Amino acid sequence: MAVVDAGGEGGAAVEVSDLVKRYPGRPANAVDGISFTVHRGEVFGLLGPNGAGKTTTLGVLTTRVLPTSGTVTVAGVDVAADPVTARSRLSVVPQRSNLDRALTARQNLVFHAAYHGVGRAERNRRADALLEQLGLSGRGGDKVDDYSGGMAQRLLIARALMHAPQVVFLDEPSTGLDPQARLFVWDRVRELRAGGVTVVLTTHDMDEAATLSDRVGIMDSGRLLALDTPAALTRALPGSATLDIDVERADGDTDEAVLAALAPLAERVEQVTDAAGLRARLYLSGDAAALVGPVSEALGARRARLTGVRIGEPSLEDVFLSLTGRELR
Ligand SMILES: Nc1ncnc2c1ncn2[C@@H]1O[C@H](COP(=O)(O)OP(=O)(O)OP(=O)(O)O)[C@@H](O)[C@H]1O
Repeated sequence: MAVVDAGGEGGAAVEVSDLVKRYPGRPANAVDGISFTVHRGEVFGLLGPNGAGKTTTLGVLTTRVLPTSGTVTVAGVDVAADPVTARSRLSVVPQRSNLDRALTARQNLVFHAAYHGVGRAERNRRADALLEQLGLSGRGGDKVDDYSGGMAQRLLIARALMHAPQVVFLDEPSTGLDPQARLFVWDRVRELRAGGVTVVLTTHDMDEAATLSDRVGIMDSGRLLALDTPAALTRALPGSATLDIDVERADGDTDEAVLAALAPLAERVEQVTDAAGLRARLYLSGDAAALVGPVSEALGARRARLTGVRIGEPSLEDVFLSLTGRELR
């Protein structure tokens, strides 16, 4: 059995330094000089549109893709210098199933653990426990060929946990899953985190990134444009919180005059044109709810009534838009 030293304990789970990947014959770098650190025990999301370089980055981090330059350590191991040790400490849940379809679900788990040197009794115990945890007990003897997409995804997660990795990488974990299967996968990711496993996931789904991740790195065209907690990323966005208000104005008053009275309260005020009465959208930085009182007062001073209020929080989609000028998808 391979001797695994304790290197990296207490350090970062993943350390990426000036990573560049250019595929042969391609005019541009797929990954164009990125650096970031993933802390132990956190869920780290790499968010970006198709082609941003997320899968390539994950490929390097998981020893499948050789970097052009730069260094990567996972659980204290340099992945290019010692890929065998790195693979003993990490696991990958790939975008597309690479399960062995000719085998049963349970055999897929047990063979994977055997490859990683887990003893017979222990691998059988883990297979049963993980089939149960992933809601597949009773289906372990089925051929993978008979599995639905959601079940295969769950089995991929079970397989990834068979050798008790320190860091689990999930590439687009819920792409193509129905909403229920997606929530199931999200819960498993939360369980991993609760169990002290570090999780790195890629996604082009801003809900997934915002809901699951402690910190999110936003990628586009091979570069890392921003990295922070979802809350900090959206907070840093000026004028992206919104307060939509419905107003019943006093007889003799005009929409224009009401909007002008509201203008000093926000960074920008727009009339929402498809509304039946007067509806306005106020854009501001920070807490939109705190604006309800001042808006109500300003309207009261004109004998207008506030009849409806909706608060719009900025999303990671807005952050991406402000960074790139494009929609996430
Ligand atoms: N094996 C490869 N050979 C050549 N070019 C590649 C290869 N894999 C990816 N690329 C190119 O590298 C760039 C980044 O692709 P990558 O798959 O890493 O992005 P992504 O953000 O993961 O997108 P997706 O969500 O579609 O997988 C793209 O321009 C892609 O065409």
